[in-house]
Amino acid sequence: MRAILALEDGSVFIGSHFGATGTEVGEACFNTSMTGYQEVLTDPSYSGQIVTMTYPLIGNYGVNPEDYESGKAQVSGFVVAELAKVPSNWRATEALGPWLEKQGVIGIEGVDTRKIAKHLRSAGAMRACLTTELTPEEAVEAARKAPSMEGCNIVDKIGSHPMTPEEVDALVTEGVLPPTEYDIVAFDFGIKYNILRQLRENGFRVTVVPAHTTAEEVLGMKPDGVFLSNGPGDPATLTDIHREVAALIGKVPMFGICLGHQIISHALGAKTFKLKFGHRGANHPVKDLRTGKISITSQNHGFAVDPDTVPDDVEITLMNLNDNTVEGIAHKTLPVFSVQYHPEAAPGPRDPQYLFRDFKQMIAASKRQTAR
Ligand SMILES: NC(=O)CC[C@H](N)C(=O)O
Repeated sequence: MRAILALEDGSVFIGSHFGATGTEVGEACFNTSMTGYQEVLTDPSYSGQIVTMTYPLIGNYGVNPEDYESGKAQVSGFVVAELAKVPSNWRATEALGPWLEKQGVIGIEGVDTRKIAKHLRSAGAMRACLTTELTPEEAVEAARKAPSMEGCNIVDKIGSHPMTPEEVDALVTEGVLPPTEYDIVAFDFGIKYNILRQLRENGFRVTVVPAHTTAEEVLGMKPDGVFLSNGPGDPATLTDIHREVAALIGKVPMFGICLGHQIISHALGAKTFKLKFGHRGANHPVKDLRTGKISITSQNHGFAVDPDTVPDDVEITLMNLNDNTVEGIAHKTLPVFSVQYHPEAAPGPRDPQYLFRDFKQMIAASKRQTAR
């Protein structure tokens, strides 16, 4: 069956369908990771996006639920050059195509994904339609009528999934769980399972709370720390969450990743802006401006913090070496820090996993200070 990917600028790519049938609209983006398509497909941060993978062969190791980053596929559509029909992997529980159909996600293969990526890099991210039923002209029209990612609150659309510490423990399927040293509350804006695994494996007892939990409710839980998660959509739309987070800053040590980083930045008085095209891949170099050290990082974001709006009491700690955008901040006196990239990988390199230990050290230092 034919499938069509149409962009709002009139570009049309015709290929073959896999997965579900029908019509979906969203923002076209691309990910350059060579592996990790399951983690990409199930990362809630991709909700509302039609994701193109530039690596040509996708699906070759099948699907295994242990590699999910949430309970289901979250993308609005999936674009690949060649779909591997029969996986070659003893861990595979099924092939990608049939799995995507059960997940209700439309896929298209047989298109030039690198041409799509180069086009989005030069023309900028844009609205798109993926369809097995419309004509090319109708698909372009549907893309033009789709909501823009800018100004879009998708956190409320996907909803939150609170978890008890025991449910978080159950996500860790390898190795022995270390004893817990600190209790933390994690806001779920679309949290990835591997963030929860990393927090638990670093000795945190994690309680996951909904996105709109108030500062009063969080403080009532008497946590040793607060974590703000990744998530979809435009961070600037989450103004009530900015307010609650601002009320927590300084009262409890805080660490944020990706959308969590953007929310903390807003809460501290900075602003975010939409990148021409997002950073999505597993090989993005980030420099620590305090040490000069460079990490290769996993990234998935379409917005970034505007450095000109970062207040004087906040330090820009990390910078992307590809385009000099902000990749991390820390308050100069209060126990708050955050990063734009994904230290939990899934997919990608694990270089920056030290940040979870930094969070633990920040909490320990804060407790020592309080004890004085
Ligand atoms: N992975 C994320 O948390 C993405 C954050 C935000 N939705 C962005 O696109 O920039």
